[in-house]
Amino acid sequence: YLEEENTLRELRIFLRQICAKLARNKQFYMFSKPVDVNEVPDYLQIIKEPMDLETMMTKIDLHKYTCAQDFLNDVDLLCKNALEYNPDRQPADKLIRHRACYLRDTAYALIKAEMDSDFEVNCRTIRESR
Ligand SMILES: Cc1noc(C)c1-c1cc(NS(=O)(=O)c2ccccc2)cc(C(=O)O)c1
Repeated sequence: YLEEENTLRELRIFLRQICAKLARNKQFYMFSKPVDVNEVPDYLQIIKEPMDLETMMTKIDLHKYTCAQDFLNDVDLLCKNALEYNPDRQPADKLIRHRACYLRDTAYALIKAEMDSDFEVNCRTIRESR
């Protein structure tokens, strides 16, 4: 009802700020848009559920996230995809794995630092009730 809608609106505003902050970081540029299958032809044979920051921003607008953990689950998916597709010891793979882990840790730290913990509890309650 109305109060729940106000809470979820506040969550979306908050998540947009987090998502925009991550997308502004030049180190996360390759995570800012879907992997281009023209550039990386075998990507979809290996990664069954792609994820990127632009897609996550769209999901916010589509009301796909009802709590911060839903959003962080997509951050985890984005990171797991990068680790799975780039597993080798060569420098290019190591760099993208490092940046994926850095993005994940930054997202968790930003949300923990800037989100009121009982706000998240409230969001989880709304999620369970739906
Ligand atoms: C992400 C990702 N996961 O596996 C790989 C491999 C990458 C990845 C993909 C690309 N090229 S891309 O055309 O798909 C693209 C460019 C700009 C933003 C988003 C995607 C470049 C790089 C890079 O390190 O520069 C990395």
